[in-house]
Amino acid sequence: MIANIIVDVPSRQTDRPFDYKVPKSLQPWIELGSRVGVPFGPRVLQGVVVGLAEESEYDHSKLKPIKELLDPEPPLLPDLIELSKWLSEKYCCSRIAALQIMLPSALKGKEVKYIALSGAEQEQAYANSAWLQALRQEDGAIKLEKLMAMFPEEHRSIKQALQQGLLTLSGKVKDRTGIKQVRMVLPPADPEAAREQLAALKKQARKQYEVLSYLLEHPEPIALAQLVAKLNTSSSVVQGLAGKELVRIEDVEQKRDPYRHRQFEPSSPLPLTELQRHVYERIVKEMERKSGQTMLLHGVTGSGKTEVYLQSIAQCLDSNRQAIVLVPEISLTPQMVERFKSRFGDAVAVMHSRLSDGERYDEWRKIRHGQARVVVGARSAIFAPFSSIGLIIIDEEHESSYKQDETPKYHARDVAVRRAKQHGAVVLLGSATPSLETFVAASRIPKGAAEAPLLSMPERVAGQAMPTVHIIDMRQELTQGNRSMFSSALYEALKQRLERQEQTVLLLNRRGYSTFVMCRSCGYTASCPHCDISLTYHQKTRLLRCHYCGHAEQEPKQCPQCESEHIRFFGTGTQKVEEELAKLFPGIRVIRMDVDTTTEKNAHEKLLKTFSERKADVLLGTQMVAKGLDFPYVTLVGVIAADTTLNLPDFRAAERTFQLLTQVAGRAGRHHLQGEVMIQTYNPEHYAVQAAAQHHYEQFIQQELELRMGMMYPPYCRLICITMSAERLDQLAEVSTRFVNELKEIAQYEGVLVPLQSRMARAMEILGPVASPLARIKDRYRYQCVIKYRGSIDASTLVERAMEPFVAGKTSKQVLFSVDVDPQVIV
Ligand SMILES: Nc1ncnc2c1ncn2[C@@H]1O[C@H](COP(=O)(O)OP(=O)(O)OP(=O)(O)O)[C@@H](O)[C@H]1O
Ligand SMILES: [Zn+2]
Ligand SMILES: [Zn+2]
Repeated sequence: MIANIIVDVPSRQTDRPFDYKVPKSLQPWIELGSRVGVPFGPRVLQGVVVGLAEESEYDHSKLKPIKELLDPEPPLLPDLIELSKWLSEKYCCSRIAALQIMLPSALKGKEVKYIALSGAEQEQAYANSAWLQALRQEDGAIKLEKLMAMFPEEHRSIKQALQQGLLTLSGKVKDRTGIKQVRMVLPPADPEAAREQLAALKKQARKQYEVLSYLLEHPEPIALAQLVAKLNTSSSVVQGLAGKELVRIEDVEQKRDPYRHRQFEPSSPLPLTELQRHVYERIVKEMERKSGQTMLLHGVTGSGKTEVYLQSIAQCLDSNRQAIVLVPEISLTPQMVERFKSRFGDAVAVMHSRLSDGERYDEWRKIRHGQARVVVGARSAIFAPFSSIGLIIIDEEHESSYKQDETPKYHARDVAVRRAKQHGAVVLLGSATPSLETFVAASRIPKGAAEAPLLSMPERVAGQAMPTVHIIDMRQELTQGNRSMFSSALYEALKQRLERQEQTVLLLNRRGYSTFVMCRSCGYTASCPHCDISLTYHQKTRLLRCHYCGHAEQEPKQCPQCESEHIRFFGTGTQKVEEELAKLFPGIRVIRMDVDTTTEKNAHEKLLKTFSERKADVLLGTQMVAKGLDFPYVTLVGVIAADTTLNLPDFRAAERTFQLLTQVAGRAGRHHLQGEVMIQTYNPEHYAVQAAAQHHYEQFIQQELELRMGMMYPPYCRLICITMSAERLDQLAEVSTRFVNELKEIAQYEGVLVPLQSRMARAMEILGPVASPLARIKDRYRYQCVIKYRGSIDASTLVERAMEPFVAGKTSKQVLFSVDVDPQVIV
């Protein structure tokens, strides 16, 4: 038997399957998706089996055998193996990179596996097996590798016993994932008795007194290390108390189910509203057809999309299929997780980046072994090893975080569509503000269907009104002499909320790396004459640049539109806003939520909990506060400056702004209290701001589509961005020019190098090379080439072909290529 194996070498020349012999003893174990160790040159490397065959085209005698099996059960299923091929072709990445993202990181390290007896009765069936005797002698557990070496003839029966559950497999990954013990301090069992000792301690042992009084005040178990740090004391002090039997110290196993300590109130399905029912029925019908269809659920904020998800999932599970739910990382809040856990209990696995490798590995195993049938997770959960998927839900489908910005630069939505086709599953994309691409695609009626796969819920569940939105013209504030970042209207509104003890969400809209130039008097922003996107200010050179076409101009000293000198670079921090709030409203309780305050584990959770308990008046933050939150006492939402995203040098800037404003506005007045929203802006007439204020998605989309058509941007074409980087600028300039010429030649030869404005079905334009907006990173200069194309062109393959001489040739070590297919932002 021959196995085709992708070996873990990060090089393009070796990016293909290699043939290896499968030794007889390993034959029962090797399947598609098995992870193995194979000799490669002088080393033994990890590899993944992507094919099995009887024969090899190569000389049999020269083939090397597989050296070892790394997991007795293949961690990857055949559909994922196939998907990895598609992924590497579509996103121009190596096959091994595509396979690696599908594996939990715990498996990337080398794992030692133990086989153990499970204690099941049926061992009788194997009573005469030598391996059973051996296991009994060795206290019931033997290293897998050792057991296999001991009984080379009995692999089939060992495997069978494993599948029948008579044997279990315990994986112990070195370092990170071993069981964690934590030393805990338990508060006094008899607080009354302890209290009596306090007075005595106060005189004799001041430090013990402090610890004991703290524990009496906070009678919850606490980690010893944490207690010591908190009270600035030492562990011997605590041990002293334990010696007097006033407290107890115990080693407690740290549980790795991150939610095991939480109780989830079971919830039952709500009776659906008429809109919800209609949508639900169409989803169920589509699931029954096993069509692999993608559907869009366009529902305004608070329209009850989540309840539709929950009931559709229940239906999916009833028909014995599994479901994947993707939510953006930052909205994977406890609130969100709770809704799924409450409905489906232990059938839910949760995957997000704040889990440790060990925790994630445990969740992954629950999925792989069928204990979990629903996974709720961030982007990479799309690769959950389920065998029969019925439904894939992507909530807030417009979120750019579904695109991974490292290689492989995949978009979870496109992977979902592909995976759904493999399984005949339904993809349900949900959003109050669908991306243009999705909306346009979902508006088309598929061949043979009667309706477009567009489902809409235009009203809130209980018919609550959408919040009233006021647009505040910050230019007028300036002329009236208000230089504060709060307009008088927002100030008054905030004051009112404080008096009424209602809550406010404040959004400081800050995204992206770059600054832009704006006139504070008239709102003018510098934009490119050729591209209709704003120019990026480069501090070093003091130039304004367009990173799509390379246009550059001098930094302005006065506004070209109104000649004011109040023209400057924009940017305010959350910290500054917080200080200003404290000045304006002494005593105001503010929770600041941004990257600085949420790095610690569970910080996000704690901050939101405090806010939900109404222990704060204002939740101030970046994009994090815009999504998914559902707090009944929030009646005011303020946006400090809508313009920050509006002026990013990105053709999606208007779309992003519209989405963000709509989402954050949706946080106000979701329950019995009416909500109000204040958007401060220097561009009050901008169509994105106007449409968001009127909750008018269609109006926005019509205008935006016209603009995209005019400039030829998605959804009227697709993009690929190729970034080249090198330490030497002259070399970079030379190689990138040769590459672009090569690419043009190939496109010309294929007959697709045609202007997009033409009427041809297939067209492709190649722009650049120009300096990237981030022109130098880590001492490497960066150039880029952007491809725009439409029609049935396999552009990824053309790019691969053009790159080939450069990634294998003599400059391949100096000039590095990075390809981003369907980029979300171009950096
Ligand atoms: N059929 C129903 N009957 C009663 N209440 C419902 C029903 N469906 C949903 N709700 C409630 O309505 C509220 C809003 O629903 P949900 O959070 O699902 O909306 P959403 O569309 O996901 O909103 P967003 O996009 O703003 O996050 C929730 O408190 C939810 O429990
Ligand atoms: Zn001006
Ligand atoms: Zn330009």
